[in-house]
Amino acid sequence: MSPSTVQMQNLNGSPYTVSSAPEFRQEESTAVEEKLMVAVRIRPLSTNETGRSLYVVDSKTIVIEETEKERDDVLRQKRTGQKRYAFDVVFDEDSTQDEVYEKTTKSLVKDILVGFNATVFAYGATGSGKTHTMVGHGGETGIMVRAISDLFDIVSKNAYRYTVKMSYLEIYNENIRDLLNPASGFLELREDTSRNRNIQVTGLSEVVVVSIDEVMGLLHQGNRQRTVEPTGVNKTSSRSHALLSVTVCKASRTATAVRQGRLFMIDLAGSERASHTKNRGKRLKEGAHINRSLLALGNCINALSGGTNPRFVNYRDSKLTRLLRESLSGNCRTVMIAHVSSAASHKDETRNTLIYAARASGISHKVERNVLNVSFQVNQYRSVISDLRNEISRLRTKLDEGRAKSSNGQHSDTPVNQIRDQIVGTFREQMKLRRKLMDIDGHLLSLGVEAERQHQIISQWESRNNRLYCRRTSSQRRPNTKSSINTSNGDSFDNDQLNMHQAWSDLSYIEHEQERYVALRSKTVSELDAVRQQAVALENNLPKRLDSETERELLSLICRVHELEADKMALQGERLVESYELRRRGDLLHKLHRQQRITDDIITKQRQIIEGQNVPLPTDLKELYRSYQQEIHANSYNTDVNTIPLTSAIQSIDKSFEKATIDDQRDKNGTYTAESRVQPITPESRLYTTSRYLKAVHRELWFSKYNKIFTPFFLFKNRKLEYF
Ligand SMILES: Nc1ncnc2c1ncn2[C@@H]1O[C@H](COP(=O)(O)OP(=O)(O)OP(=O)(O)O)[C@@H](O)[C@H]1O
Repeated sequence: MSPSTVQMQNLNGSPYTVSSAPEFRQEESTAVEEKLMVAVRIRPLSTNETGRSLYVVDSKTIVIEETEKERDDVLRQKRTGQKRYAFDVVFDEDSTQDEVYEKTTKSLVKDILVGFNATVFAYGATGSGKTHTMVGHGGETGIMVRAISDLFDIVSKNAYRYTVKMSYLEIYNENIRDLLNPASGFLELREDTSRNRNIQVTGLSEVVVVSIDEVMGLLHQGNRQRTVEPTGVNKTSSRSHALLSVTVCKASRTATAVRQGRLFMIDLAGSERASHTKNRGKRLKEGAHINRSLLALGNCINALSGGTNPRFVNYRDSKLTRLLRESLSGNCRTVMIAHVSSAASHKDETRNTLIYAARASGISHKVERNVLNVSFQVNQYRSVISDLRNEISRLRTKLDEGRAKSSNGQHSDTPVNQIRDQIVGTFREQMKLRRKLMDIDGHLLSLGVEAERQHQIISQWESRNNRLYCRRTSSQRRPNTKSSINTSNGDSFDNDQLNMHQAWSDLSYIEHEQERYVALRSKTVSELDAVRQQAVALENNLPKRLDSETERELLSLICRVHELEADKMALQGERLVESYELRRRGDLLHKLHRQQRITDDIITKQRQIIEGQNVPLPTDLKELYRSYQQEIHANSYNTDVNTIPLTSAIQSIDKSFEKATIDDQRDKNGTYTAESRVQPITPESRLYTTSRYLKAVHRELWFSKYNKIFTPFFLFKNRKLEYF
């Protein structure tokens, strides 16, 4: 299933689209060629099955007894009577649900959290155990529940903000139904020509979920809706393909991009032979549809694995293959779990499944992370919301016309209006709380910027007064800065002291405000969660309270619009944070440039002194320099500069730089003398210095190669441009 299926109707910025559309950028060059992973699971024999045709050799290999036709094939050279197949992993009859999950899907959950798309699908003949693996039976939970529960487990322990959304659909007799909102009827597939022909399911509901309990509720609700009927082979045979999708958006408070990953978990209907299943009438028709779509899937697998013409893969033959396109050949990590029975009576089906699975092993495609830009997403929201609003006004007109005919327009107190008012009420409340959250975030950011400004005032004062500044909160304020206010200049404060004193008191107020707003924020987040739950409960009750299809459609669309409005606002909040972050970084850069200028002046003066007076370099500095040289030779000569062990380089640079420039300018208390005005080495200036130093070291390597004498960069200020 294409990842876009999930997102498109809501965000219009599906993960499918994400991976390929130009609006999205790749974070790093992470596209890698990956093979589709194929696992085979053998279900235990049932009580009425006797005789085996399949044997497990080891954790990767199985053998199946040959058919009579194969045995009679005179061209076959090795007549062992058995055919051997190797896969990524083979699960025997005794394998547990946990083992299957751990070895096939667990790693995919981690992948989607860092922005990859992934699919796991169960394939096999009817009754071979697909639903057992994917959904589970009785207490034995399947992959779907395990994956989502793992996902929430990781998300709850993580500091990032995640949004988790799920959708669940079935393809029954070539019709797509929303299992979370069956009232929406059959849904259409739409090919988005503007976006690399991605496939979308129009009107598929996608629910934002906040807890595993909520997910379990939705899963059960969806599974109850799924078409399951007894057949001659399986008492609970799934008559449809079920596609569960979980999308995770990870937005960091400061980043300009959002990572989005999507996991599809698919329980395919099983292929069936009428002679085996003894299906008639409706069941027979269902079986024909299932077989047709599985045949189309088999053809795609065949083509993709290079079996036939590798250049053309026909996805158009069924809805299943159109939806699975991305999973089979696009930006997606895919795992196929082929299910077979070892019973001799199922030998033909087992053999066919193994042939399919072996072909699928040959499929590989490029996989990369999805990183999407927040601004782009906001625009996408806008356009989807506007489409939905048009749809709502069309439905409203239709509903009003219908009522006018039947009841002369007396409809002000109809249930639909009451429910709509309730729904709109909860969404208004959500919007109010979201707005409040945005205000709080904005305020917290301004407080952060303001605190930074006060720290700068204090650090400048301290450096002017020969103190080494280290960042403190107002409660850790240096005691003597309080007392120094009225001692240095007789009985009157000078302006400088007043400013510094004011800065400390402002900082204390800011920190107090920050604490207050952080508490307010967490309270608002809890309130928002409660209102969101209320809205979900109302939405879930819709089908019970309304009997007209159009009314239900109208109200569910109204819900969608409001949900999207709310999501859009959340993204706008993200943009706000982004712009504050840019401002903060701008300020930091400004500060670093100022420090760089001062450092450059110091270096120039020292060079003049050293050159003018022929001052020899201190031994420890020479020693340090020599050990660097060796280290760099050992680690990075002819390699990338980034591989130089930075930590030790930085430490040594700190020492040598500090010593060479300011050692002799400290008084006996260790503070710097007024003349030196040296800015202490900050992490930023240290990094800047380091990068210059490392470049210099590379120059030095060049010098030593050609027997020239090299001197560290800070002795060559006048040649700086030439060197760096
Ligand atoms: N690994 C297993 N361990 C125990 N029981 C299993 C296992 N696999 C399947 N079964 C049992 O076999 C029966 C058929 O399994 P299941 O319904 O999962 O098959 P299926 O492939 O989904 O069939 P269909 O395609 O008809 O829906 C069920 O009663 C199920 O409990």
